[in-house]
Amino acid sequence: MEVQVVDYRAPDAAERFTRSLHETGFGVLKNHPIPQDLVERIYATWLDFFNSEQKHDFAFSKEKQDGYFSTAISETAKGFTQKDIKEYFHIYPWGRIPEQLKADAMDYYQRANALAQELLGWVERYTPPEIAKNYREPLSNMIKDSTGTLLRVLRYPPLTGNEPAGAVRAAAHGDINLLTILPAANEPGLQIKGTDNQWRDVPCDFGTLAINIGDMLQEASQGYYPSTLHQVLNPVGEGAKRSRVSLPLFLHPRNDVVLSDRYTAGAYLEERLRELGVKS
Ligand SMILES: O=C(O)CCC(=O)C(=O)O
Ligand SMILES: [Fe+2]
Repeated sequence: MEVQVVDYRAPDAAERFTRSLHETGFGVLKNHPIPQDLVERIYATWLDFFNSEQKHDFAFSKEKQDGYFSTAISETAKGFTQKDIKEYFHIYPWGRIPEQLKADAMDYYQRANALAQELLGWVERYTPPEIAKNYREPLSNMIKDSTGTLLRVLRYPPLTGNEPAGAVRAAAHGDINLLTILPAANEPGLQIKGTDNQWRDVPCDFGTLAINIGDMLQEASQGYYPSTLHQVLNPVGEGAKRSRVSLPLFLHPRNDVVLSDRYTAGAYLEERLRELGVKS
């Protein structure tokens, strides 16, 4: 099955959307409640920030994981040796953020969080009972009052032609968290790996939202909802001269949430961050 583009307000939206998540790990929503002018303002104002020197005043904290991650320290996907060609900023409600960017970022954070709670309700409702009985608490509850949910503003810089061989904007990876909400970026490039091992573009009409399952929900649903590998390739031609900005919100459960017999959310996250090389 291909990733479905679902009208959020259609009567069968929940059923179609969760089937897409089950079969591909991704679903795309149109006609959704996140204001597009807010998303576009965030893209524009953060691009200015990444183009300024102010970003260096917010160098990331290894302990807290908030702040600005430069291209020199950006993450290396599991199983890869080259760092991704990207810089990004991690926003938490308790973390550091440039004052002029705070109001829009927090507005978006809250709206996307509320939508995620609703979507997790859909996901739970359409989980087969034999799987749902293993959820230790309602999925929407797992992210309530979480201090771990993270808004990442990503900027993939224009390519110079001097990138290390094999380095890409975002090497193939699965997201660590429960669920990710990702507005269509200002430039194309996001692909997912199908069960046939072929890479496919994710539908990315400007104004839509892609939602994907993370490893923690795959773990909690015993694989019923798959965490699908995705990547952002380097553009060629004119696109290579432009920045790409994207804005994933990674919904994280509270640390004490039990995902499965093997893992709490907190233990799972520690293990994964160490593998990414951003935590010691
Ligand atoms: O930039 C994108 O479109 C995807 C980013 C992503 O997958 C991530 O940061 O985990
Ligand atoms: Fe991702």
